[in-house]
Amino acid sequence: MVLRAEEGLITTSTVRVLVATAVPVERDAVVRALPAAAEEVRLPGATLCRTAAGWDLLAAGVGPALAAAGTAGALTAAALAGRPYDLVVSAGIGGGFPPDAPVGSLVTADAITVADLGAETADGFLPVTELGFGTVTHRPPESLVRVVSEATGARAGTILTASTVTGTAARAAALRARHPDALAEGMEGFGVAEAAAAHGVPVLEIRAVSNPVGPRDRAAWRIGDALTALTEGFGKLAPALESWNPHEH
Ligand SMILES: O=C(O)c1cccc(C(=O)CC[C@H]2O[C@@H](n3cnc4c(=O)[nH]cnc43)[C@H](O)[C@@H]2O)c1
Repeated sequence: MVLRAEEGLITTSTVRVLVATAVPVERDAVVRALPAAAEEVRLPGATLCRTAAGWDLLAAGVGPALAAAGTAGALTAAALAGRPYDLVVSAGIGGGFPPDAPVGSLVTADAITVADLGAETADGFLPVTELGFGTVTHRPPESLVRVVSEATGARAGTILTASTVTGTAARAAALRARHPDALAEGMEGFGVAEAAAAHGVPVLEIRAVSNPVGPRDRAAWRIGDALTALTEGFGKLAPALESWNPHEH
């Protein structure tokens, strides 16, 4: 049944979703796409924006550490309350690797890869896995990536997480050489994914491209266009996710 907020008929989603953004303007761009007003839920270390449909949104801060801390806090609170999430989504604006991910386009991750976790050596960069630790990539469920792409038109590929925004053509080329499937770069996806993985919850990443990855030109970032694309994308994604069965991934 389709229920509309403006008619006062609000459905509760069967899929419990946590959306983690970096900053409040990104969170609000997602909230605008969802079919009902929101309430604030204060948790230790995080404040959630809860929509009537049951999606929770969190502006956790910029960078992978805050993203992981905030997401882990929300996941733990939900689990302790006996209402664990079915899905975590890392969402926001991001840099796009030209020409594959132009400004204003949407990208979703089939791989969420940390670009700069490891060691620099005389022979080049060694990812942390080659040092014998941890992981560098989390993979969203294929079925979900397909749902996102089909519903929103988002292109699927690797989204890199970096603690430092790429600012030169040389760094962009080096990243693309090491990650030929990379479409976009953000600063939070891997942190969100680490927290989701620790709780055994599937993860997605969706970025609306605000700027090309490459030489720094902050004045040219099209943040407004990207936020509009994010709202439009979630407007299509939210109903599509209702047909996804979280117990079949
Ligand atoms: O102007 C700057 O130097 C600057 C440095 C850090 C953060 C910002 C922000 O405005 C927040 C950026 C926010 O958006 C994502 N983002 C957008 N474009 C990129 C990119 O090319 N590479 C990495 N991240 C990007 C990121 O996830 C941040 O949360 C500005």
